[in-house]
Amino acid sequence: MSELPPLREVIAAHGLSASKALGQNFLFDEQLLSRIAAIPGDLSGKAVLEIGPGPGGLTRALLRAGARVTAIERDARCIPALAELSAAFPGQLRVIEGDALAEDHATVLGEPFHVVANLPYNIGTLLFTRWLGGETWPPAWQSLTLMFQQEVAQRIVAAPGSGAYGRLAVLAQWRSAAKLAMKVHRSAFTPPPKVMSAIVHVTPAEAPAGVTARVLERLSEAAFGQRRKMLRQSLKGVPGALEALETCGIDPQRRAETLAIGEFVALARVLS
Ligand SMILES: C[S@@+](CC[C@H](N)C(=O)[O-])C[C@H]1O[C@@H](n2cnc3c(N)ncnc32)[C@H](O)[C@@H]1O
Repeated sequence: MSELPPLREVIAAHGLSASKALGQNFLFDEQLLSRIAAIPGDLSGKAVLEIGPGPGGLTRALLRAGARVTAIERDARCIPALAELSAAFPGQLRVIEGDALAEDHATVLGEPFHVVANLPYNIGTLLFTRWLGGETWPPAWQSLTLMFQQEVAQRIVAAPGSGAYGRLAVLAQWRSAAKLAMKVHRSAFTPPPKVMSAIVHVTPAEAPAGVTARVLERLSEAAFGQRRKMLRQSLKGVPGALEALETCGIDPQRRAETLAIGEFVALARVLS
């Protein structure tokens, strides 16, 4: 198993020149990849969903950690390279050629799973909002370990009062714990992207009672849609929101970015 060829040889052998359209920035440093695979904790025997395995660098690190990996990859050119990996780790890797946005991950996995992915930037935020949204909680996933552009990672873990605090932070933190697990320098990627990257680790927490995701998302959408405005202005279009501010003792002259997650939750509870 440790006799796998270096990743650069895999790329050369299968002609995997990086495609910009598919958001391909590959990682080759196997030490770095092992550190990423260790972020969720012990994965031995656990089910893992990887989106966009590409030539399989992160995939091998996950397999070496003992995970049972289901990998969804859109680029047909990568499938033969991944088949080699599957042969080297019998029974541990299932590769699905397809679009991760078109798959129902819970159904594909059929059991609780951890998500670990060096995501294509163009679909990263969309997948993230799908995993964190919706009324079904706890979700089918047990943790998310995801590479983002550093600026997006900072928005996910942002605290109130910072310019980065907004809808993504509320979505990621109202019933989950989100932390910045690792910064990754742009030079670690081939080709290097323009910006720095960072890995976010998210675990689900207990959902606050009496709050629907739909109402909470509607509130934060309205509040941060006009983030420079006072809440009495930005929440005008949300029926009952101005009364809810009063019920919760929240000054309507405040702005969205000063509201703690708990205050969004309190407002959503009144409106749910
Ligand atoms: C940033 S690269 C990461 C590759 C590899 N995991 C690594 O770390 O070196 C993103 C990968 O996602 C794949 N991809 C892009 N869009 C996808 C989609 N909609 N569904 C599944 N995979 C996709 C790309 O082909 C590429 O292999």
